[in-house]
Amino acid sequence: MSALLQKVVEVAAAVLQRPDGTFLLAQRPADKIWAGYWEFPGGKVEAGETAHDALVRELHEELGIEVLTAYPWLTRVFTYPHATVRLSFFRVTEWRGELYPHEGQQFSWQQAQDVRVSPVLPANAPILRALELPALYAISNVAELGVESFLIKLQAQLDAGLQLIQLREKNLTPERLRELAVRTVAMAHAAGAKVLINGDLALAREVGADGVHLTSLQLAELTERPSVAWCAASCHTDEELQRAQRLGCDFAMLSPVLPTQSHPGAAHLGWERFSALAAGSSIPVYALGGLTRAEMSIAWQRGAHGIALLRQAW
Ligand SMILES: Nc1nc2c([nH]c(=O)n2[C@H]2C[C@H](O)[C@@H](COP(=O)(O)OP(=O)(O)OP(=O)(O)O)O2)c(=O)[nH]1
Repeated sequence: MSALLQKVVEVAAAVLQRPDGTFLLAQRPADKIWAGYWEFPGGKVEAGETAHDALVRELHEELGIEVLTAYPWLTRVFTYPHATVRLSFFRVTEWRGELYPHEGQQFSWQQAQDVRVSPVLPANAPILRALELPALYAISNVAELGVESFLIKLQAQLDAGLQLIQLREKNLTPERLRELAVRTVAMAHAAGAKVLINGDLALAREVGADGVHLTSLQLAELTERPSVAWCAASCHTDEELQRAQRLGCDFAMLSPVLPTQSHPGAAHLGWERFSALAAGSSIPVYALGGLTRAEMSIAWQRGAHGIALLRQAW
């Protein structure tokens, strides 16, 4: 039967995460297809179940644990020779009970940047990459803080664990922007953090940044993903979010979720709409607009990978 005619098998999978960010992979037992491959615990959604129901049941059956907190995360459709699967991934951060391999499977706790077991199921490579992304995406605010004050605050945030920064300064001359980019990248890299440059691929390459953050205009015009390690895009609509996925972006920023200080009366998505858009996304989505760090767990409940902050980041 051709892949197109195959029915889609619904699967729920759990990224069990410990507070230090490590997550559990399990090795598929000998009696299953793709035996020996490493996967996130989970399994097929049965008739009458939601993906969340299936997740709770599978983790009970396979690992003997009770799920306490599961955030909806990425959805990925993948065609194997044996089936087309729609994988609904959840991040499970709290559970009750000791993990026990009820199907005789091997377990291994892994770190996103350094996965040491193989082979991993083919559909899971982008999922492992998505796990490299932190919960907070900080957008520069030199426009309001000035260069020196921004860099002092940047250092303080890097010291406190900031890992991902977007340099977005529309009002600097090219020379001053370049100078700022060089300093920002040097400071970030010394702390093991990544910098994406808004809108300027040439500058990103020139200063050795980790990638580029596409404006929605660039997203509309580009036909190929820029060849950089990390490529993100600003999205405001379902269409833009779809486009970011088709282009091969690594993650998206979806805004404005709530009214913002800069555009108080402007239309915003609201959490309902945000979660409807984020629900089907195969790439991580950061929520932006009118948020503070205190909204992180609301954002997770709504399907965001994390939040992006501008003023509030500093
Ligand atoms: N559990 C899980 N399945 C995955 C992952 N990635 C991935 O492509 N899959 C695919 C492999 C399988 O085709 C399908 C899951 O089916 P399964 O055979 O494990 O489901 P199940 O536990 O309900 O097994 P069974 O009772 O039907 O034998 O999803 C993953 O990370 N975790």
